[in-house]
Amino acid sequence: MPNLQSVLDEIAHDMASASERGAVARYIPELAKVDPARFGLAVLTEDGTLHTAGDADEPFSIQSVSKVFTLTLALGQVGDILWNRVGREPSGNPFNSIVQLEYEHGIPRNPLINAGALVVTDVLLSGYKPREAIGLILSFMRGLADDDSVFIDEKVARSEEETGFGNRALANYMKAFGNIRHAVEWTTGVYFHQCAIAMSCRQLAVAASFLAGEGKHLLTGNRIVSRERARRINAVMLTCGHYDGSGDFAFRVGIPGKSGVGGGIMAVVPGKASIAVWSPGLNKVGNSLLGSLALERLAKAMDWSIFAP
Ligand SMILES: NC(=O)CC[C@H](N)C(=O)O
Repeated sequence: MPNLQSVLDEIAHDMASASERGAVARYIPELAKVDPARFGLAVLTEDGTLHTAGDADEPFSIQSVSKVFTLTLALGQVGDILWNRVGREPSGNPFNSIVQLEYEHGIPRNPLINAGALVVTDVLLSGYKPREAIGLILSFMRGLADDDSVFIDEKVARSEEETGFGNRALANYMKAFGNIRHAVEWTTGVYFHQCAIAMSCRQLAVAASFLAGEGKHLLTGNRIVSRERARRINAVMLTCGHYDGSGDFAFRVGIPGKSGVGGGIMAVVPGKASIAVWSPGLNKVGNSLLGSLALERLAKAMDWSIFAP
C-alpha cells in the first residue's frame, strides 16, 4: 500500500497547477468572492491519525455538506418516521429542482437535495425557535469536529437570505402539501445558517469520522449513531450525495460522499477513513471539479473503492 501522506502531497501538488478549475458558485454572491486557487485535503484514518495537504486548515462554507449532519440529527430526534416526509431515491435532477415535487405530492426524493434538506430542517425546528435550532446544529458540529472554533459565517448566511428565492419557493410549495410545518421564513432561515457553517478540511474529516467508524467517532470514541444508522446514511450519501452526478461519482470514486457548492466534499471509506477535500471551482452539476478528481486519485491509489475491496 502506498504511503498515504505522499499520495496526499502529490495530489495537492498537482492540483495547485491545474489550469481547468471549474467555476465558483455565483448565485450566492458571498461565495463568488472565494479564491478558486485554494485547495485543501484531509484524511483521518481508523487508527485516529490525521493527514493533511494544501489549505487543509482554511475554513470554507460547507453548504450542502451540512445536509448529512442535519439528517443525522433529525433521525436522532424522530427516528425512522422521518422517512414518511422524505424519500431516499436519487433525484436525477439538479440540487435545487422543484419539478418532481408536484408529481410526488410535496415529498422530496431524498434528504440531500435542497427540498429534502428543507424538510429535515423543518423537523429540527419542532419544539425550538430558529435561533435554538441553529444553536443545536452548531454545537453538534463543534462536538463532531472536536473543535469549538467551528462558526457560522453570518455574511454567507445573509447573502443566501437575500438571494434565496428558489429555496423559499421550494419550502412554500411543500408547505402547500403540508410537508413544511413551520413558517417558511423560519425553516429557510435555519437552513441558510446551517449552509453557512464554515469548517476546514481538517475539521470536516474529523466530523465525518463517525460514518467511517460504524457510528463511533474515530477520534473521541463517542458513539454518535448506531452501526445500522451509519450504514444507511452512507448508503444515502452514495446514491444521492452528488445530486445528478452521484452515479458518476460512484463510478469514478466508489465511496459515499457529499458535496456542497462551497467546493467542499466530505467522503467516507467505511471502516478505513474519513476524508474532506476543498476546491471552490464547480463542475456543471455543482460538485467541486478538482475535489472530485482528487478523491478519484486518492481512492484509486489507496484501493478504497467499496466496490472492489
Ligand atoms: N448544493 C449546495 O451546496 C446548495 C446549498 C445552497 N445553500 C443552496 O441552498 O442553494
